[in-house]
Amino acid sequence: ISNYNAARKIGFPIVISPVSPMNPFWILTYRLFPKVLLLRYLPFGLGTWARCTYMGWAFQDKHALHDELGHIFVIVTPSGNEVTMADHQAVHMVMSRRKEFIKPAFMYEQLNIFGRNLNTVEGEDWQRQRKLTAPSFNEKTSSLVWNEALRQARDMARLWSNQGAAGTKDTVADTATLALHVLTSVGFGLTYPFQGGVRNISPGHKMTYRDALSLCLRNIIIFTIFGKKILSSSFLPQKLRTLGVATEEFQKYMEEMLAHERQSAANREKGTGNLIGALVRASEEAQRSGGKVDVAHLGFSDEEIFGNIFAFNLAGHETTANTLATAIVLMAAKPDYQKWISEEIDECSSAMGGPTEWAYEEVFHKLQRCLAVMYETLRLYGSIVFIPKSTGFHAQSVTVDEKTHILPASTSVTINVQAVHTDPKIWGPDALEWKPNRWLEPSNSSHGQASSLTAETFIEPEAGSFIPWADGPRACVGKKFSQVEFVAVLAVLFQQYQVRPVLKGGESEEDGKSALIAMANNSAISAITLQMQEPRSRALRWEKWPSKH
Ligand code: HEM
Repeated sequence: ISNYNAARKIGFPIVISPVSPMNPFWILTYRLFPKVLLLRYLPFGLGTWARCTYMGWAFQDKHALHDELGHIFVIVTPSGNEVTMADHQAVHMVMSRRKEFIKPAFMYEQLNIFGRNLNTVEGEDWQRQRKLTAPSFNEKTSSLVWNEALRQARDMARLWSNQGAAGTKDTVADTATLALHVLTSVGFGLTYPFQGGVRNISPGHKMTYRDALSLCLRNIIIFTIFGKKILSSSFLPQKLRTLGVATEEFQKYMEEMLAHERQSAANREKGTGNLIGALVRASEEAQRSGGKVDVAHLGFSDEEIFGNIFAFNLAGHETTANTLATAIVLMAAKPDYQKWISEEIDECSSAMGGPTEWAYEEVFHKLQRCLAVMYETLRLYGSIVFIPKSTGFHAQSVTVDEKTHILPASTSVTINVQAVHTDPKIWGPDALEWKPNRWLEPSNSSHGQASSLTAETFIEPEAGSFIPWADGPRACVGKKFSQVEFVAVLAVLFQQYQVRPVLKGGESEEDGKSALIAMANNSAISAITLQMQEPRSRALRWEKWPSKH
């Protein structure tokens, strides 16, 4: 009752719920009681809570509940109030005010598996870590991402096209491998062939760096529940003990690489440009300039370097891989967009040869249509569907439609990314349709342009209305990294190949396409990101473009 009274004072519409969407017990168990969710059909809005308290509800509901209740509403629960926001101006305001709307620490602590990192810290700690890490994501990094993504994609394309008419069901698994290999190469300087080939285990190790990292990433939920220390116990089942070995191995690789990078920094050798080297150098430089009054001069502890390397992998792996996989499935369902991007890719190819010869600086910015495919996929199938914030120890105000609302101290705020991305007032009546070409418009100053493609301009959405990488000071540090990787992969795939659904007995081409859209729509939050739930239910067939080659 006291939470209800507090919510009424805030002045937004209210949904009363017996359970908080953030309640860990509810998060772990609601799937066991699927019938509870049917309560949503109770009359007089009595069951509305069952519609908006389970993980991933925002992806199912899109903007619908906000259409009914308003751009912002409060879920009142016994443990606290949850302000759910889809008003793009308020969203922009919240994400810009980093010091007032902070990350809820309890949700992030479990991600400090190898050390505190940029993703999990707040306040001065965050300021220092951001100052030290942000320069590592520079144009040199983008160029490394580009080259490795081209290399991996070429091999992936070959593998897929070799499957012939049977096609491949491994789109999700293979894009995950590709994204992992880009991260191991750019993060650590270790390159792996896309498929098979040499996978040498370094002397003194029991696993490759890649396998150790991959196991840690795939089992992130186990870490967050049990912590990593318990995994070394000998009474655990084999699977968990293997995970324990992976954890130790990943730690050992990072320690060795850190020692190596320190040594080469001490010898004043030129860095290779990988992320761990960049972190070591940024930290040492900051410590050398210790006289300046600046929190960043403290540099990083070893644990923080390990924490950040893991955080980059965690934050950059599933997010980019799932976006790629979903985009490919949707491209197969809507082949007109394959032709659309291939016009752009061909224009680059005729000027600069095949994609594997392309230099990042010359080509990336020309592939706007490929980037539009990424934007549109993230708009509707963005891997992060909500962004949690808290008002911390102080009350905070938000102004909506020129009216100021006061959110008391410790109020949770959930930015409903999916609802913002599907708001018909922003995106129009076709907001729910996947239409990559909505991102480009003919430029007014097209006179004298070399081609119609270079005359297209990318649309800049209003602040707060497109937030897949978040917004404001805490926006994703790997945004460009993911864009470069995505565009490189799409360019390689669609330069030579087109993709089609493999049809099941008696199915028409249209049925096959609809089944692919249904597969993409059947997504839910698996661990921490949105993923297709049955990615192997349909196969994709890759074949060369008939007219071009
Ligand atoms: C399509 C791909 C990606 C998406 C959609 C994405 C999305 C996001 C979002 C929404 C946040 C804010 C999270 C929050 O406030 O809790 C974030 C933060 C972050 N991302 Fe990404 N990300 C992507 C790729 C990457 C990549 C490739 C890397 C690194 C290699 C990366 C590293 C990070 C880090 C370190 C943060 C924390 C930044 C800070 O708090 O200052 N992300 N990302």
